This record gives sequence, structure tokens and C-alpha cells, in this order.
Amino acid sequence: MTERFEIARLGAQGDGVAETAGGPVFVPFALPGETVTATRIKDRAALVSVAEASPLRVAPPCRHFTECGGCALQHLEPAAYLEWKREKVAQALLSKGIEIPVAATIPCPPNSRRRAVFSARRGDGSIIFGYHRALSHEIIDITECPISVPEIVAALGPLKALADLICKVQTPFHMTVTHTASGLDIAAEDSGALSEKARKVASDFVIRHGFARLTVDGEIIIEPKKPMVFFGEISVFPPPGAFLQAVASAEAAMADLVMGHLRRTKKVLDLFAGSGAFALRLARKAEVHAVEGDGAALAALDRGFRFGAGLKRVTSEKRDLFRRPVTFKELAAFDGLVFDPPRAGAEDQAKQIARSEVPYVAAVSCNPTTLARDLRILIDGGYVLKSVTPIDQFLWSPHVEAVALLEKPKRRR
Ligand SMILES: C[S@@+](CC[C@H](N)C(=O)[O-])C[C@H]1O[C@@H](n2cnc3c(N)ncnc32)[C@H](O)[C@@H]1O
Repeated sequence: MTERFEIARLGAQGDGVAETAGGPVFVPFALPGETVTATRIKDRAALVSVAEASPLRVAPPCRHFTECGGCALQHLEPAAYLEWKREKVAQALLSKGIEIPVAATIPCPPNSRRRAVFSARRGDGSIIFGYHRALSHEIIDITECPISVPEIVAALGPLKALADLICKVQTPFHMTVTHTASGLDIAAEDSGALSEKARKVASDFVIRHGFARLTVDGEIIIEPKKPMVFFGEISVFPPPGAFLQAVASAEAAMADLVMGHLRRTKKVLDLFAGSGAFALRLARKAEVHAVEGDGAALAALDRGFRFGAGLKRVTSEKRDLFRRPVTFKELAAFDGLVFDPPRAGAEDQAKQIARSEVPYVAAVSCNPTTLARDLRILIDGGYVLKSVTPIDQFLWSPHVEAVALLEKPKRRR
């Protein structure tokens, strides 16, 4: 049955939220201040029509919007959208008792996402290649994606054809596509084992389309060109599957904030260093010790250091920082630190940092909830939070990146 809803606010996932006598009802693609009609199942309702539209409603740029599960907020005017992301970070901090004026969200333009994770599945004979439908396991074919770099969008047809060539299963599989300076780096997972003949066919296809590399379940099938990215001026060859910030300009914005904060430091620790996005930039001015759990990513970082010109010393250490955080005693060797953990955050590591006397600390995070928890630990340990800056690395999604900068005043002896 269709009901009428007054939308009061945006929820954490970007859905419009109507406050009803029975509790909140979530209406995707509705905006605060709007009156909409929607069909409701429990606390979710599918938008049918917008009776009274918000003045902040804009035309979504993508034809797949509302069908594709990748984007939640293309229909909101950009300034209000960025403010919503800022507020999301501020609310997460407030929930841990942290009151600080959160800076304006640094925007990321459309057509800037260099890494996209596609889903694919063999349908009735033909291959479906695209993204998941919102809140569904169903995969929908896509023909455009205004968040991705043009090089990925232009290759959607060939990528779909490649997915068809390597698909040896009836179940869904993933294809991560990264735009690099040497061409597209394609990493398939769970697409099934390739026969010798299928490898040859796929390899010929990769060469014909000028792709840089194809890996299947971590095995390099063919690598006509080593995929290369730049961290500042330093070139790095990230291994298949290694972490890479999704948008190059977002990575640069985060690195600028971190480097600005650590500008006076001489010995920096980079925790959860990946292939060196921060370490190799910081190494222009300071000695850096990079710690990371992924050995292949560390090897890429090491190589970047050895072949990079004008860098001070970079050392590296493979270490599981969840099981074995760097202790406060070990931290005594450093005057600056950056940590950039996965979504789970770095609770135990934060406890060690809180006990340390490292004067300058930068926290980078893609999850405001775990960031707030870890910042609370640092603040309780005597750190002063100087600034928090959201970065809109995940355009039109509910996700937001943030950089927090902290200092620990010298103890009076
Ligand atoms: C958000 S990424 C940041 C990488 C890097 N700072 C960058 O900007 O490219 C998080 C990194 O943490 C690493 N990681 C995940 N779990 C880890 C663990 N338990 N110990 C050490 N590193 C881990 C991942 O391999 C990944 O490189």
C-alpha cells in the first residue's frame, strides 16, 4: 500500500528518514523537507513519487542512479551533500564526547575514482557485468559510471567481454579494475580455473586492448606492462590486490594534511603503510619506518624507496598490527606518526600511542565510528585534537574519509 511520508532528515546511509508513530521509516532517494509517497515494508519504504520536492533536489547525473547500489546521494545539491558528510563525522565524534569544529569536507570531482570493484555473473548464456542492485545480490549491467575515471568507463565494453572470457563458474565473481599510469590493472576473484587455452585467449585479449595486467585469484595471467602509480613523484608498482586509495586527488589531499602536520619531525612511523602513499611522500623530509601486514605491498614500498630520488632513509617491517601493535616503548624512537588502519580502526594500537610521548600524530580513517573511538583513546591519553578534516573520497556514497591531527604537549618534569 502506498503511504505519504514527511521526510525529516537523512539517515546514516543517505536515506530519507520519516519519523512516524511506529518509529523511523527509511525512504531511499528522498530528501529532508520533502513529502513523498512510498510503499512500505516494515521500516523501509520504496519511493513512488515526490509530492513536494526539496529545493535542494537536483537531477542525478547517472542513468543507473536508484537502480545501482553504488550511489545513494546523486540527487542532493553538492554543498548540502558535502555538509551532510561533514556532519556525519562531527556526529561520530560527538557520540564519543569529542567536540571540535570539523573542517569543511574536501570534495572529490566526478570521474576521479581510479579503482572500481565490478561484479559479474553468467546469466542465461550472456554475462552480466556491473554493480549490485541496492540492498540486493542481483547484479545489474552498467553502461556508464560518472564516479569512475574516463579510462575505466571507456573500457566497460572490453571489460565485460574479458569477464565473459574468464568466467568459468555459474556463481557471481568480482573484477577489481585499477587505472594506473601504465594502463588498467585487472584482478578477478572467484571466476574459476582457466584452462591453458582460456589463458591464451584471455592473454591475447589483454594485449589487444592495451591493458597492463590480468590476475585471477592473485595469479598473474599476463602482465604486458607493470601497473605503476605515483605517490607524489615516486613511482611504485603495487602488487595485485594491494590496497590503493580509491581517488588519487583524495590521497594527495590526505597526504598534504599529514605532511603539513609532520613537517617538523625527523623520525616518522607510518603504521598500516600499504605500498607507501604516505611513507614515500614523508621521506622527502624525514626518515620513515613503515609498518604493514601485507608483505607484497611492503616490497613495492621498498622498491619505490630504492629507486626514488631525493629520499631520506625508509625502513620497513612486516607486522600484524592488530595482534602486535607497536608498543609505547618502541614509539619512543619517533617524533611523528601517521596511522591509517582498515575500517575496523586500530584500538589496541591507539592504546599504545596514547601511552607514548610521540609529539605529532596523524590519524587517517575511512570509518568515522572507529576513528572517534580511537581518537577518544588518544585524547584520554593526553593528546590534544587540533583538527579533523573530512575528505569525500567515496563520491555520492554514504562513506567518508577523514584526517585527524593531534599533538601531545611536552610533560613538565
Ligand atoms: C586503509 S589502508 C592504508 C594504506 C596506506 N596508508 C595508503 O594510504 O595507501 C590499510 C592498510 O592496512 C593494512 N592492514 C590491514 N590489516 C592489518 C594488520 N592487522 N596489520 C598490519 N597492517 C594491516 C592493509 O594491508 C592496508 O595496506
